[in-house]
Amino acid sequence: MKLRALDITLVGMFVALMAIGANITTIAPFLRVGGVPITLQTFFAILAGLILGSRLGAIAMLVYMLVGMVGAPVFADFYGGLSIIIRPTFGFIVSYIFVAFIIGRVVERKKTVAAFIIAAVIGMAVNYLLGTNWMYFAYKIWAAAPSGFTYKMAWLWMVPPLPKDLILAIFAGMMAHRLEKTVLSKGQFKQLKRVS
Ligand SMILES: O=C(O)CCCC[C@@H]1SC[C@@H]2NC(=O)N[C@@H]21
Repeated sequence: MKLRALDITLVGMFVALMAIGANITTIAPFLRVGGVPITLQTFFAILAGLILGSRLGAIAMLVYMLVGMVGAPVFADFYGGLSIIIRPTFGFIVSYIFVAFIIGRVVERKKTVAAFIIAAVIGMAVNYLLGTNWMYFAYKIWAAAPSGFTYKMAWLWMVPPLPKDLILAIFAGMMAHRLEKTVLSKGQFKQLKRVS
C-alpha cells in the first residue's frame, strides 16, 4: 500500500477537520445532553468516507484516533490521551473508522446521488449503533452512571443530536456527489477511491 503526497495531505486535512468538529461546540457547555457532547465529528467522518473512499477514509479516521490517544486534545472537550479508551464516548471514536470504510465501499461501487445519500445515512446509523451501545456498557460496567441510568436513557441522549446529524448526512451526500462529478473524478483525485 503506497500513499502519495496528495493522500497524506488529505488524511492530515481530515484529521484536522475531525479535531475542529469535535470542539467547535466545546465553548458552549450547554451543547451536551447527559453524557453526550454535541459535535460535528459524524459529519466529517461521513465526508471522509464519501470523498476519500474506504481505504483512505478509514486510514484518516484511524490516524485521528491515534493522534488523540498519544495526547493531542482532538476529542470532544479538548480531550486527549490513552485514557480515552475508558471514556464512555470512545465507541463513537472507534466507529468513525467503520463509518468511513463502509461509506467508501458503497460509493466506490455506485456513483449516483441516491447512493451517496444512502451511504451517508448508513454511516450515521453505524456511528449511532456502535457509539450508543459502547456508551451504555461503559456506564453500566466501569464509568460513573447517573442515577437510574438505563439502555433507554442512553438512546434518549442521542435524540437531540439526531436531526442535526441526519440533515448534515444528507447534505454531505449531496455535496460529495457534486464534488465527485466536478473534481474527484479528474486528475490525481481519480485514484483516491481505487480499491486495492
Ligand atoms: O468524545 C468524543 O470525542 C466523541 C463524542 C461523540 C459525540 C456523538 S457522535 C454522534 C452524536 N452526535 C453528536 O453531535 N454527538 C454524538
